[in-house]
Amino acid sequence: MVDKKLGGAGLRGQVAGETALCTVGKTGAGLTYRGYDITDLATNAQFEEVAHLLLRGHLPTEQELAEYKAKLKSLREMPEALKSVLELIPADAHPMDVMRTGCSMLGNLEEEKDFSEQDDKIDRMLALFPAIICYWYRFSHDGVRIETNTDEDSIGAHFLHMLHGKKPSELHEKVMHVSLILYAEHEFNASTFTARVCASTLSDIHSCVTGAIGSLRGPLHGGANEAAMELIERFKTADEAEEGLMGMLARKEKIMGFGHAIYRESDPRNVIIKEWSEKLAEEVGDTVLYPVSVRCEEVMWREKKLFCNADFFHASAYNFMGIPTKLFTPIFVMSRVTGWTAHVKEQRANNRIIRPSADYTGPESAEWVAIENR
Ligand SMILES: CC(=O)SCCNC(=O)CCNC(=O)[C@H](O)C(C)(C)COP(=O)(O)OP(=O)(O)OC[C@H]1O[C@@H](n2cnc3c(N)ncnc32)[C@H](O)[C@@H]1OP(=O)(O)O
Ligand SMILES: O=C([O-])CC(=O)C(=O)O
Repeated sequence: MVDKKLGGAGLRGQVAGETALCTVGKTGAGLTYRGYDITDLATNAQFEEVAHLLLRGHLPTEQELAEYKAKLKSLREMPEALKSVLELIPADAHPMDVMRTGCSMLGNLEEEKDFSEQDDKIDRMLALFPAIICYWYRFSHDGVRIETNTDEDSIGAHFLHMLHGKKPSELHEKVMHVSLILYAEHEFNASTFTARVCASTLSDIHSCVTGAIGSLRGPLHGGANEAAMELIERFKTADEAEEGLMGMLARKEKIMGFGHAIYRESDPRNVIIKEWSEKLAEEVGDTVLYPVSVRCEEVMWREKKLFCNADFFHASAYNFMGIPTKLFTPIFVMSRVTGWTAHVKEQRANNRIIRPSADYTGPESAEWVAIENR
């Protein structure tokens, strides 16, 4: 793993542009947003402060933060036409398809007609995405039309309140801040690159984000937190997990929530969310999921030198907060929309259409054959 060559496949190791937003693995295992270390941000900041940092370029003052949060809070009302569309989506739909459709429909209803509107459109998405997933989920699963205007002060608490129909505890609100901060931004990952490619054609902001949601959906990217949950809930004890994992490795199966395209030895987000998962395990009196997750981490490192990425301990942490597995990746969307749109703004500010070349591997020349002779 450690000595892996960064060859051409997957554009690995190739610089595809510039950014002032984020460094990934620049100082070994480090991660920074606009120069601030992820550990400092996750320890001290609210998610809205980090959103402000990414989207407005600096950490807000107390007054700026209060104004920003008040603005986001004022944008939580969902258009009736969007509610109607969400009500048409069946309960067995993939929640990332719900997010994709919700974002796209919002673009139909509140189109970005000029780039001067970009900040308002971004704030609206940030404010409304938690409601899009919760409105659909509660309607399709419980037959309830929820109120999307809770009095919660933060995006994370607003999400939990809509999902569970009650105010979350302080601990759960704090974990949501941490989780949304950890997921907010990650340089030129697949979904962000999707957004930048779309932005480079001078397309609208909803198209950029809709495309990014599609890229994040895959199990090799954002979908891994759900796949990790499906893995750990198969086991009743840590020993059972070890045996199961050894079998999977022998069969050369991929273990979701492990490995990374850029980090080589660890993902700095893992140690942070792991700590919160442990606290939540204590809170709910868990004696299975957390020890199973820890054993998976030990076995993967011992056998393959593969480490947990940001997704692995998110699975147990979300589960302990009563969040259904199918909503894990939409939470990633609620957070990463900040990173995606900050990149779109950056791309627009210094744009050239992204259009790489390919090495041709097809036939040199082919002779035309009339259809009746083929
Ligand atoms: C928030 C995020 O998006 S983080 C990523 C979430 N995704 C996952 O957790 C999915 C599981 N992990 C993976 O599929 C990969 O590690 C990726 C997609 C994250 C990175 O892919 P790559 O950069 O191609 O991985 P890398 O080159 O380091 O892989 C080296 C070898 O380790 C193997 N490997 C990497 N990750 C894993 C894993 N999770 N389980 C088993 N083997 C693995 C690869 O198969 C590869 O072996 P090979 O060369 O014989 O095919
Ligand atoms: O950087 C990547 O390739 C994937 C990742 O961890 C992220 O997007 O958070």
